[in-house]
Amino acid sequence: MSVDAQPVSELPDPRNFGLPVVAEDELPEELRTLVARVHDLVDAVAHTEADTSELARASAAVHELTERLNVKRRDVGAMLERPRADGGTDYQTLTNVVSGVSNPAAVPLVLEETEDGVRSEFTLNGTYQGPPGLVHGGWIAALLDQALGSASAAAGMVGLTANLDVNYRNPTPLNAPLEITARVTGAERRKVHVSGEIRHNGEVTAEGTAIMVRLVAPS
Ligand SMILES: CCCCCCCCCCCCCC(=O)SCCNC(=O)CCNC(=O)[C@H](O)C(C)(C)COP(=O)(O)OP(=O)(O)OC[C@H]1O[C@@H](n2cnc3c(N)ncnc32)[C@H](O)[C@@H]1OP(=O)(O)O
Repeated sequence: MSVDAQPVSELPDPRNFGLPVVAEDELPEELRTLVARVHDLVDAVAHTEADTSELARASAAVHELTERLNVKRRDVGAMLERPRADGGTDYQTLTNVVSGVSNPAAVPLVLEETEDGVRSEFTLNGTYQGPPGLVHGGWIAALLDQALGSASAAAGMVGLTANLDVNYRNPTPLNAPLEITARVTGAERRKVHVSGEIRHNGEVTAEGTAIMVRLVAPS
């Protein structure tokens, strides 16, 4: 594969795309705790067999809480800015549904940079169920998409997914340790070719390849 695109050393500043930016140290610890508790709440709601009076009380409490939190809302598309170990700056979508630190629906997938790309270990609870006991195939694709996009971004080439191919090799279990890895395999002009896998106990359950098309900052 030809490699004729030069990775840029710095990620583009989201402000140049008109996006609001929140510094990591400005994100309250209380928000992180709330996100983790609501993440557990979703799983509890999905599986509860509590009696009807308990369900009615919980429903009223959640409704009241939603009204209180909606009093002040962040803009859609806010980006989290955090320093990288190499001295650069990393940007992530705050409410990204796979990895956003303020999104209780997120896994959350915390991807670390490796020598050749990105990697994470994670476990999916019953909220992510498709077939009984197994992870939903759409979520598997979403996890791969995120890891593949992050591998491209980690190589200094932030882009949007133009094409994603997923092969489901084995069932991916819920409530079990999983590993995801992804890397750039080539680049030509604005196209970045990436590949990645999800493993359980070392065995590949799903693998994906994608073409990310690099973003061009507005002039
Ligand atoms: C700001 C900082 C952000 C930091 C975030 C970091 C984390 C990121 C993690 C994110 C993770 C989550 C990720 C998500 O969830 S991304 C969300 C899902 N993806 C989208 O919404 C993308 C929608 N599509 C588009 O916007 C446009 O179509 C894009 C931008 C992709 C290209 O339209 P554009 O007009 O700009 O480009 P072009 O037409 O000049 O083409 C350029 C080149 O690309 C080739 N091509 C185009 N389409 C395809 C295709 N389908 N298959 C194969 N190749 C394709 C084309 O042939 C040409 O190649 P060549 O002629 O040079 O050979």
